[in-house]
Amino acid sequence: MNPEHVVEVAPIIVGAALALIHLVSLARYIAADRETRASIRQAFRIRRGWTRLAKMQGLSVTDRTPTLLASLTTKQGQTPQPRELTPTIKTAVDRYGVIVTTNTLPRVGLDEMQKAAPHLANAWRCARVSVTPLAPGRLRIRAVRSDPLTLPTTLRPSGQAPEDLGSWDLGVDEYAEAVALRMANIPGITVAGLPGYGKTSLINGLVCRMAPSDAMQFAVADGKVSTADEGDYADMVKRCFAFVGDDLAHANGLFKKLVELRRERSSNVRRLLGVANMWHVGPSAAWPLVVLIIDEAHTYFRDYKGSDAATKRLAALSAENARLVEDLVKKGRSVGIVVILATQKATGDAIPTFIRDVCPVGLSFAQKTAEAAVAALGEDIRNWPDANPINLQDPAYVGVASMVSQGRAGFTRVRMPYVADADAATVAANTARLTADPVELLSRMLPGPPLSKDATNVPAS
Ligand SMILES: Nc1ncnc2c1ncn2[C@@H]1O[C@H](COP(=O)(O)OP(=O)(O)OP(=O)(O)O)[C@@H](O)[C@H]1O
Repeated sequence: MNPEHVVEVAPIIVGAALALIHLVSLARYIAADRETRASIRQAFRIRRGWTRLAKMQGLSVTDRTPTLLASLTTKQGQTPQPRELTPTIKTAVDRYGVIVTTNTLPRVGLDEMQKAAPHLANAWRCARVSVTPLAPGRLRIRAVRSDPLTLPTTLRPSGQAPEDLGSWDLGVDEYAEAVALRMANIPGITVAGLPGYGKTSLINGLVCRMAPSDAMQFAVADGKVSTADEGDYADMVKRCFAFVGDDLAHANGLFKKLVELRRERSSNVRRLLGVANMWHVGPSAAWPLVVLIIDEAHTYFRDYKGSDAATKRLAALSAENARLVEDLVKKGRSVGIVVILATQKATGDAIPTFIRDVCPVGLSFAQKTAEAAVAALGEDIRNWPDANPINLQDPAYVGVASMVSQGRAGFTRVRMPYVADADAATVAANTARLTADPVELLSRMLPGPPLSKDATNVPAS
């Protein structure tokens, strides 16, 4: 091919390549859902208007030093023009909006971008824009068109065991970023919120996602019902090695059994797992992560007042229940026992403060008063008014909770996906064969006679 030929065919090749790129983009656009298509159009507008907008927002710098090329090409007697530089951008989309990646410039960095974020949100017609560092010299700008917290989502459990049992997917935050709950080395979680805002759904959803793993075992104490076939956990009960209702003595039996398990695990963890902390090797079928769910937790810790024999008995059981659960929360972490306590108001009368205050993770759905929000999330929530769960009192926020951010200051609001009861029931039924009593599992690993099992209301399979 001679040079003339190259000149002739080059535009055809470039044109064909461009047409192909446009065709692929068009096919992607057609295949996308309605919201993603809106995001694609928005990303196009952002790219097209960026240079102009960046200059108007002061996100540009003037470079007065001529480049080598400018020095060589400028005519004699003339001085090279200074260049106005703006950060370059790349965009990606999802159904919530656009993710812009950009570079920093001298004097245009994270602070400047964060200050400009509300103006970028206005210019891009977005509900929110956040700027976070991505790598040295690189930033990530997240622009969401509508508030992801008010867009209900649904999860259909895959039925597959998650790869990492130390991290539970919760949902998305106000920027539609995925939020995970770090479970490894967490001894206790409190879940609070007004009735009907999603506490039980959240727990059911978590159980559904973890149930396909044989390295997870669940026990439930539900203070709202008397028997396993009533209430919110009736479908999940097949996947629980123990279930108790509102009977304090039954709950006492279950908590005692788990404290005994905690003791046996603590004294044997080094010998059987070769480590002092189970999380160094992770949960397994033989040594599963034991999740104790205590729903309507106030039922079990109520302060009974009265001098008659029946009330005294209940008061003694209640006090002992609190002591036993305190043992699990304070000492269960390293041997793979985690307690989830759900109640409407996480005040000291519902969950004793000596238990509540050692639970490192707190989640709160809508709350009625500032005091209830503080009880659920700690004093610091007063410094973060945007995240305060008293602002979640709206039907649009059913399924939205505020939680202490793990690994950084402040709080994160999370929209949890809804798991339909029928899907939860299917997962429980399909994974029921994986249910095993962790006391028996430990017995099998130990020489000698089996460990004693306290009688609990274990559901019939
Ligand atoms: N993540 C969610 N997304 C959308 N809707 C939800 C979500 N979670 C719960 N809901 C709706 O709210 C209803 C009540 O939820 P749930 O039973 O979990 O509330 P709760 O806080 O446990 O109430 P209670 O304290 O009375 O037990 C559900 O039946 C469902 O219709």
